[in-house]
Amino acid sequence: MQQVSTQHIENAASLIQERQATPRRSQPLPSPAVLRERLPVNTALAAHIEQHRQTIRNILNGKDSRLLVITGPCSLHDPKSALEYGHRLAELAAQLDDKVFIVMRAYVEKPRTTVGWKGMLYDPHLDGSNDIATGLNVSRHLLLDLARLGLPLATELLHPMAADYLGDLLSWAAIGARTTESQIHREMVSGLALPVGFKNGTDGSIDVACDAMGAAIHPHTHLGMDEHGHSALLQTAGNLDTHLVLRGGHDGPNYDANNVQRATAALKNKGCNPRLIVDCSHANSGKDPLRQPAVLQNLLQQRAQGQTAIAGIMLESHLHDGKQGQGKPLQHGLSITDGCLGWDKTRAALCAIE
Ligand SMILES: O=C[C@H](O)[C@H](O)COP(=O)(O)O
Ligand SMILES: C=C(OP(=O)(O)O)C(=O)O
Repeated sequence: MQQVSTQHIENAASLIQERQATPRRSQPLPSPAVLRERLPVNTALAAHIEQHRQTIRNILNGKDSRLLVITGPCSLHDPKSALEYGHRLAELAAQLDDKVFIVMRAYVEKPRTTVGWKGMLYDPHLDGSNDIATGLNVSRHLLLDLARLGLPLATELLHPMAADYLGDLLSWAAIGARTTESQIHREMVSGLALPVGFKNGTDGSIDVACDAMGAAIHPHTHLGMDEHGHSALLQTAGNLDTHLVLRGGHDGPNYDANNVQRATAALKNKGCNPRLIVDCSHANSGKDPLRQPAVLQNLLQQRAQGQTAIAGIMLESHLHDGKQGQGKPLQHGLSITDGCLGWDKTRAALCAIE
């Protein structure tokens, strides 16, 4: 026992020494321009995506009264199940088009509270090999395939450089609860030509999201990367299409009528768009994916009672209920990160929208 622990200490010490000698290593990656040329968005698809962005803007500005529904897996990890979900969703979107505008969650980057799998873009082989070159390729390929199904796509933009590789495929983006307060993300949003939702902070604070909207509407000059992958001074114009996403916080959910009213009052006070999206998952479902339909029901009731601020909702949904079991073989259509609502329940919940 003593020997094992001595060996363990020696190994750890040599690892630390090695890391101190080379604290950072690098490998070149293809530039955004190279990847976009390899996997291009043609003129017809680009026009389609622009139409989707405009529809989302219209919903968020109250010109289109349909409910915006952003639904899909917590994270994409397997192109086959993502495409199966996408095919089903595209069919449902066409059926429900007069009441809802459906956008697919296509998340390839995951923010972690501490550490964990960071998404398909970072670790596409799911084995810690962190083959980002393949991750960029597979992620863009999958998003392109999903967009070709006619689906508007939504993702969380976590690393500002990822936006340069994927931004042209997106109709909506989120800045997550863990990054809403970051100046770098606010600068990035200032240069995006698409609607962007800032989530409330993990502590439930909506002030940071209001501040984020106030920052992103302005032009910024900042450090970044140009399309050829060179370090560049970027000048961004400011984004007029930002809004709040309520996702609950450490003190519990914030989707109820009082919280929604308080949030819209705060947004109006700060001169921000009072119309918002509510995430039915995360702290709003207490991380129980099967509670999402009840949250949605409550939001629909608020709308029916005249609450016009609720422009959209978000669901974490996959082919099957729940998530992969720890250490068990991967199951098709089951979330690899947070638990999701399965397809049948998702379909039923969306078909019930009046
Ligand atoms: O939506 C996904 C998770 O809630 C988020 O990535 C944080 O995950 P973690 O707390 O498991 O790291
Ligand atoms: C991580 C996510 O959300 P949040 O930033 O609200 O935790 C997510 O939607 O995947």
